[in-house]
Amino acid sequence: MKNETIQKKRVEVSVGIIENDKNEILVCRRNKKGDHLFGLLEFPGGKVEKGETIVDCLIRELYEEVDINLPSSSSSSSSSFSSNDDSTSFSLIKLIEIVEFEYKDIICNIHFFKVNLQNNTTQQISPKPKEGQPMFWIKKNEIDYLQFPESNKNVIELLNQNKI
Ligand SMILES: Nc1nc2c([nH]c(=O)n2[C@H]2C[C@H](O)[C@@H](COP(=O)(O)OP(=O)(O)OP(=O)(O)O)O2)c(=O)[nH]1
Repeated sequence: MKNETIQKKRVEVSVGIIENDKNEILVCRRNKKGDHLFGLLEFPGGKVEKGETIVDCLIRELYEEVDINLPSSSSSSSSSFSSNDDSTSFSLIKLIEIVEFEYKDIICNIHFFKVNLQNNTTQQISPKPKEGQPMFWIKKNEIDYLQFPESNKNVIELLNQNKI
């Protein structure tokens, strides 16, 4: 008998760990029907689209989901940004870590970025949920009481220890 292995689809994902000037972190609840992670909390973000860099994706997703409009200068500098770099030339955004995580149907390569709104002096940024999702600001030292996908475990620990 032929030994068939079903190749899981691989997706690149960018997410933003957004911190405000009260040292709180923005989290949303996944509420789309049929979602494999329905009900869990997450950091805003999503899948990289064709032709996009991971930073372009982060900027697009943050705008689409929580109305964060990061300056487009980050987008142009992102063309040379590779997933091995540990920072961008854009001071508000920093790549923290990349986690490969295998779900039932897909393998996600998740790029966790820290987005420090408290470093932002150029404009007022006030996130709002744009997709009807519940959205909360959570104290860093309370974040590990909440339920996130397993793939977020390490960054949650880093946040909880105030290391990022
Ligand atoms: N946004 C986000 N996704 C996460 C986190 N942790 C984690 O494992 N993921 C996974 C869940 C999903 O399989 C994948 C992101 O996909 P998504 O469904 O949010 O992407 P999307 O916004 O492009 O949505 P869609 O168009 O496919 O519905 O990454 C997280 O903290 N935030």
